[in-house]
Amino acid sequence: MTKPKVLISDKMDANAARIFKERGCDVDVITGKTPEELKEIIGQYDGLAIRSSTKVTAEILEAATNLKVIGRAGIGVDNVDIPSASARGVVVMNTPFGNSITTAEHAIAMIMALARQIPEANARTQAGEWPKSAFMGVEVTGKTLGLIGAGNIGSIVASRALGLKMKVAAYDPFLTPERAVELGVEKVDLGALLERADFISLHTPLTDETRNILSRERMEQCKKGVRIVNCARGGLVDEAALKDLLDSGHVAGAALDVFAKEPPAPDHPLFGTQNFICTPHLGASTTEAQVNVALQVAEQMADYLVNGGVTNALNMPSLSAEEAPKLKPYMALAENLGSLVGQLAHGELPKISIETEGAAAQLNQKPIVGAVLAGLMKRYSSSVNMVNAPYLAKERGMEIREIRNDRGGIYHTLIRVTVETSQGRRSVAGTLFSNGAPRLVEMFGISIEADLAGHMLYIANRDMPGFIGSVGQILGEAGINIGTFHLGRREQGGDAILLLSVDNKVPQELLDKICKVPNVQRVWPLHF
Ligand SMILES: NC(=O)C1=CN([C@@H]2O[C@H](COP(=O)(O)OP(=O)(O)OC[C@H]3O[C@@H](n4cnc5c(N)ncnc54)[C@H](O)[C@@H]3O)[C@@H](O)[C@H]2O)C=CC1
Ligand SMILES: O=C(O)CCC(=O)C(=O)O
Repeated sequence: MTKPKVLISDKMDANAARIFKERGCDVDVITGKTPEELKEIIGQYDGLAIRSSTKVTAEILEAATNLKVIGRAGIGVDNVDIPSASARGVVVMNTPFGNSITTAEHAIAMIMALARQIPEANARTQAGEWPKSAFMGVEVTGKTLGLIGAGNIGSIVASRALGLKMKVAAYDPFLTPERAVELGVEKVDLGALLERADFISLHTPLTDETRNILSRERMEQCKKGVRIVNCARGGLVDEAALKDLLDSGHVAGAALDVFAKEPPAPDHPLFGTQNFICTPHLGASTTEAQVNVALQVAEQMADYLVNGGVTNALNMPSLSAEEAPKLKPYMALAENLGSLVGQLAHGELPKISIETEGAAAQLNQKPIVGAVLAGLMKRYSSSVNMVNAPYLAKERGMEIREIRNDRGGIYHTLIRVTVETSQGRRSVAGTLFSNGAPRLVEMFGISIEADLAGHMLYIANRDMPGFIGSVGQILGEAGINIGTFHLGRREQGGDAILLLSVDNKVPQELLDKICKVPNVQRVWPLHF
């Protein structure tokens, strides 16, 4: 098997490359490429590991014909076009915890730097001044910190701020009252936070709801003398308004690690403003955090490329490295069943139900459902996989039902796929042997046992003597070797089916010839 190939395209701790190699991937570290240069080389890679410099646009993804996974060594994935990646079946992963402590500590450092005006005092002292009377700081003890966003980083900031004897008020629509109590913070609405906070620290992603969350109007509602810290994402604070409010003294200090446009223009209006400090997106830049995210991203990506494990994906359900080997044979069975109904059903398939029984019902259902859809959607596009199949199904307005039957039937484990077609419901079911080999066991209500592999022929007929001989003769005369032969019938003389595996693709003229055999109702070539 050829090794998966990974490109690390941003500056990343060397542990990432080491882990990729140890886990069976080939890895190239090529940083600083322009988008055009990246487009030229990206086609060779199965994985792309990035931080924030590489912009993975729809155009880059179009050229990334082999790409299976993008790993962000960090949290924010605003530099990845996730909808385009999903549409192309590329998993996007991040490392949601590796740099949270570091970033929270940066926010606390910014709070302290603002409270004591350390950067300016440092600069003037080193410039030969002794400006002792020019600086009068404030204590943080007893002051209120208003947190906008109390997720991973916000909650670490809260714990550190409480250690500094600050009071913490948090605005986060997804913060439960129980979690607020656990964190020791007061859950407030945004209006109350603005009115009460002496310091405000932002810790939300940039979304349509959070863009400009500190707008001019909201900053004007703040207490006079408020100090604002943003170590989350540029665009959360109105930078032009911040400049005016710092100039007027309404805002006593502001510290930005992130800007709406990065890097900001050298003549950014905030530069040189009194009581304004900034860092060049350094929130995650500590040795510890960079080792954490590099190790984690490489482990996650290698896990996916080598074993199929999915951790911290933003466009696909998780699948632990422990679950992945257990689910692998089920996913192969599920994909084959999806593919079988997809190949046999006519017209659109508005409804699909995926039913699991026995051992299969105890497993994580999402990958099984994803695999059925991947098999089914191959009827529309050959580049479908588990990542983009659910999106494509949604796009086509398909209704998907999942049914779990914990009680087993005659099989210890079973997956049944049923679709609604213009001719009625069509259902197929399969099981796994104890060695993990998948087996079709039922087709359209008729019991049949078959492997689904390679070129096959499906024939629906009336159960009559002589029919098998006629089919065998037609194929034999054309030099087509039959590999396996599986029969099923509803009742003697009733509806019957025949599934043949053949060594070569059966040409259309032979299919037409078989169709003319007495009692044959339908002949259909299949491929798995
Ligand atoms: N400066 C830097 O170098 C770094 C920046 N970050 C950024 O920090 C931000 C926060 O990261 P995490 O805490 O890990 O994310 P998280 O997802 O754990 O927390 C975000 C919180 O924001 C809340 N939220 C969402 N919409 C909101 C709204 N409209 N109003 C108030 N709260 C809202 C969510 O409920 C969630 O609790 C992200 O944007 C991330 O990209 C992360 C690491 C480094
Ligand atoms: O990789 C970096 O330096 C930026 C980190 C960051 O912004 C994030 O993880 O969201």
